[in-house]
Amino acid sequence: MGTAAFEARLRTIARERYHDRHPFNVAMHEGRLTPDQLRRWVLNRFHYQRHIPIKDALVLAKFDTREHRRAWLRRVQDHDGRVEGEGGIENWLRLGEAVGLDRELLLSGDEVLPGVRLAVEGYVNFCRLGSPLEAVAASLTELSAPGIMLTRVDAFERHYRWIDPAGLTYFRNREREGRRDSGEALDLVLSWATTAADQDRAAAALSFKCDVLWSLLDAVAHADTADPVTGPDRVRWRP
Ligand SMILES: O=C(O)c1cc(C(=O)O)c2c(n1)C(=O)C(=O)c1cc(C(=O)O)[nH]c1-2
Repeated sequence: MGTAAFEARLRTIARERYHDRHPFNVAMHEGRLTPDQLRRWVLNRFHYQRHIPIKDALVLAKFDTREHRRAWLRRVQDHDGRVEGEGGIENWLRLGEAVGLDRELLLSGDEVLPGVRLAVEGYVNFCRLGSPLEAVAASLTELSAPGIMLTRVDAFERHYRWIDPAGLTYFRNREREGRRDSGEALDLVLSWATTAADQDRAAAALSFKCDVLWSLLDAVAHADTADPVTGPDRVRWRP
């Protein structure tokens, strides 16, 4: 497959299988979530966020050139910050506070759903064990992330006015960072995957990552549905 056709294939996966189409995300952006549902999403998504720099440190260690390591190191710094009080994780903790969740609760990891733990562990291990090409290709869901960030800021400001807009800094910053990161990752994948087998592996990695994000939302969406075993007035077991 030529480069242009391969890029189109990747973009189609990142668009058509992206979690912005998940019913829970659609409900969130349409303003249909209760405060408790929104808090549950923030708490569980924090579990994903805090593992991104761990995942990126594992990816970084696979690169054998200074240039690639230097570029990827910036991702770790974007999330962890260069000094205390900065960075994406700190901004996500502030989002938590804006929706009424103590940072101690988020940092404790208590109340993270089992399915979310598995999805996040699956992504980290995929990058830990896979080739550099697969690990970088898996990050290409971010081709669709800038769009979802803009929609989300707009939706939160419109539908969830009880949330302090200052808490949305994470999403505002991520729009720019996601655009840059996905552009860099795409350049690497297009230059590395020149055989049909490598292109297939990259496409499979990206599909897998779409499944990770989708599974995470499945777990969050179904956490408060009636339990088919114990009856409609009982909620499922939660840790
Ligand atoms: O809120 C979202 O919809 C969303 C999606 C994604 C993504 O597409 O993987 C990421 C993020 N946010 C994000 O904030 C982030 O830092 C991030 C890093 C990565 C990655 O795979 O390296 N994806 C994403």
